[in-house]
Amino acid sequence: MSSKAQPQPRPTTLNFITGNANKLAEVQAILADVEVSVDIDSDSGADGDGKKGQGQGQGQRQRRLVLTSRDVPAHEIQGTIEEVARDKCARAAAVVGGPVLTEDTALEFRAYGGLPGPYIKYFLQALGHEGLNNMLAAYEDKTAFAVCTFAYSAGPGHEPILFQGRTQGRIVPARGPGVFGWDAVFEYEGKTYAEMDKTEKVGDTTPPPPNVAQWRACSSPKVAIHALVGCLLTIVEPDLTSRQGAG
Ligand SMILES: O=c1[nH]c(=O)c2ncn([C@@H]3O[C@H](COP(=O)(O)OP(=O)(O)OP(=O)(O)O)[C@@H](O)[C@H]3O)c2[nH]1
Ligand SMILES: [Mg+2]
Repeated sequence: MSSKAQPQPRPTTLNFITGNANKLAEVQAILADVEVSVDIDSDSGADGDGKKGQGQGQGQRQRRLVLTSRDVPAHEIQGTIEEVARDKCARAAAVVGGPVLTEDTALEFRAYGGLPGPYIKYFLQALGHEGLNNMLAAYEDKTAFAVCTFAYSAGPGHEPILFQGRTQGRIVPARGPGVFGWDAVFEYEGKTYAEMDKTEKVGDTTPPPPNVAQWRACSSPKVAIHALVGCLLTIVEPDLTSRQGAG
């Protein structure tokens, strides 16, 4: 794993690689209104239409980022959340041959030292909602962390950069429609994710913190993805490619 800085091309399209329709719907909902002010070619003064940034000063204009989606089925490796996320993103970039966005959702139980973590999908498939509750029956501590890790690679050979949202909640007997994964058993501030509408679930609307280091361990998935998009649309600083573990 190289920490060597690489220049990152600025994308206009986010190719979101996922086989999970619910995940795609949530990211689409979060990004529906993305319109980020971008400093385009401040040296040449030209924007994509070949015109000067008329009346907008310094070549500033609004640019909409296009979200596309594609499923690239692949085995996910074993490892930490970050290792799994990096590997999936790098392999997707290699298959697609261009820039990709991926996301990994983990569910950590504090009583289990962070497990099931990135393996929650397999625990959920094998045990269901009731089984997840039963796992914690012997423990007072029902604390769980929903961790969503977005990874972006500019293309084959470009080391993925990660943005992470982490939400503390607890595991409860299922409440609300059991449509999406473990939503019905993860309670945050008195409601399970399944009892919330999408807007409420994906988090607050606080703009991303201006400090890049803070972006990488944000409080909610929404802040994390907005931070990622903001980063892509403005500058992707080379030193972002050398990441320390997030939590
Ligand atoms: O209740 C939920 N609320 C969520 O917000 C959420 N996000 C993901 N999941 C589930 O957790 C596992 C993650 O695994 P995962 O990140 O590898 O996703 P995936 O394999 O389904 O799709 P992808 O890897 O093709 O993108 C899968 O079982 C997902 O269904 C969620 N469940
Ligand atoms: Mg997966």
